[in-house]
Amino acid sequence: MRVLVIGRTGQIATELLPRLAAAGHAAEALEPPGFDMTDPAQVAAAFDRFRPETVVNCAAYTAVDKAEDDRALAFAVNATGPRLLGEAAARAGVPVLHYSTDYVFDGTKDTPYTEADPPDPVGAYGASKLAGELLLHNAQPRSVTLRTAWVCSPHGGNFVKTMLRFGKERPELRVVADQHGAPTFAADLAEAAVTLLPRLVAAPAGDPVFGITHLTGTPWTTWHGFAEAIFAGAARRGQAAPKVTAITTADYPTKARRPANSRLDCTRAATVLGIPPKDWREGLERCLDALMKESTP
Ligand SMILES: NC(=O)C1=CN([C@@H]2O[C@H](COP(=O)(O)OP(=O)(O)OC[C@H]3O[C@@H](n4cnc5c(N)ncnc54)[C@H](OP(=O)(O)O)[C@@H]3O)[C@@H](O)[C@H]2O)C=CC1
Ligand SMILES: Cc1cn([C@H]2C[C@H](O)[C@@H](COP(=O)(O)OP(=O)(O)O[C@H]3O[C@@H](C)C(=O)[C@@H](O)[C@H]3O)O2)c(=O)[nH]c1=O
Ligand SMILES: [Mg+2]
Repeated sequence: MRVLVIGRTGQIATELLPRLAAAGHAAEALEPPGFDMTDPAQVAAAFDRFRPETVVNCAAYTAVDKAEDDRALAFAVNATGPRLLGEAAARAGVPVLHYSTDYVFDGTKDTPYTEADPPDPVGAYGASKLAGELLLHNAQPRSVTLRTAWVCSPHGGNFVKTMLRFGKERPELRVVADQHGAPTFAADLAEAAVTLLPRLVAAPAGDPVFGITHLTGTPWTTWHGFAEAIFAGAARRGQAAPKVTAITTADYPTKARRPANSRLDCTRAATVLGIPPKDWREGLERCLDALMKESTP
């Protein structure tokens, strides 16, 4: 199958591309500087040139704090980009697989969010991602958006790599313990994509596979709990662990507000897509193996 992948060096794309090749698919991956998904002519030209049978959008503007000052660019990449892809995909008659975020919710609900809960983002990144969901599905109803959260991998920028770096530099770290959610390893999302794509391509409009589905790791934790797990794993691999102090969101001021409840109910992923959430602790082990092997001579 011919798969157009938007984004090439980001976390999900890096895990997806070798898995697409291993499954026998022909993938073309595009990102800046050679490709800009916010330019309608470049998106149309990519479809004309490659004639994909499906599209996976791994590209996004993911700098949550910077997005507050850079709203126009965040909306161009996260909202206009998915609209242009949806329009081109609809013209070509091919389905789209896209990713969105827990940050579309305000985090005030007491229990995990389902796909039926109304989004209400508290920051520019979340608002731009919500706009992208709506524009994409409006342009191409044969789209799947996997709403995921706290994505980590050995590549790119993420919380695991930030913690390992800070842990080497500082004897003590302060990490928020009142934001609840679940980490998701990019490798698990990539495997889900490889499983889903043939089904998307075969499914007619209106098939229940299409629409928004929540897919994160399991079990629930907090950023503080995640940090503790990262340092426990790093300690097992010989890195001295810093003290990790639990703090509140109020103790850690950031430009963007973040939801206190980022827990996404993944029942639909398991029952409708046949993809149950993966244990992030296993993903963390594999991620630490990859990262800490690199640093040992
Ligand atoms: N990271 C996370 O914690 C979470 C991510 N998500 C979602 O998952 C998806 C993938 O995230 P992740 O892999 O972490 O993303 P990354 O930030 O690792 O990668 C984003 C990619 O998008 C590319 N890109 C940016 N602007 C453009 C553009 N105009 N045209 C084409 N490509 C562009 C970047 O290229 P370049 O580097 O050259 O700019 C980069 O390759 C996104 O939709 C994100 O919103 C959802 C929940 C959590
Ligand atoms: C580095 C650090 C962060 N924190 C807090 C800040 C924040 O609330 C939380 C996580 O920090 P980050 O900077 O990784 O958070 P952030 O960039 O907001 O991560 C988000 O990225 C986007 C793209 C998403 O879609 C979300 O699902 C989520 O993964 O931990 C601490 O408390 N102490 C620290 O030392
Ligand atoms: Mg890059």
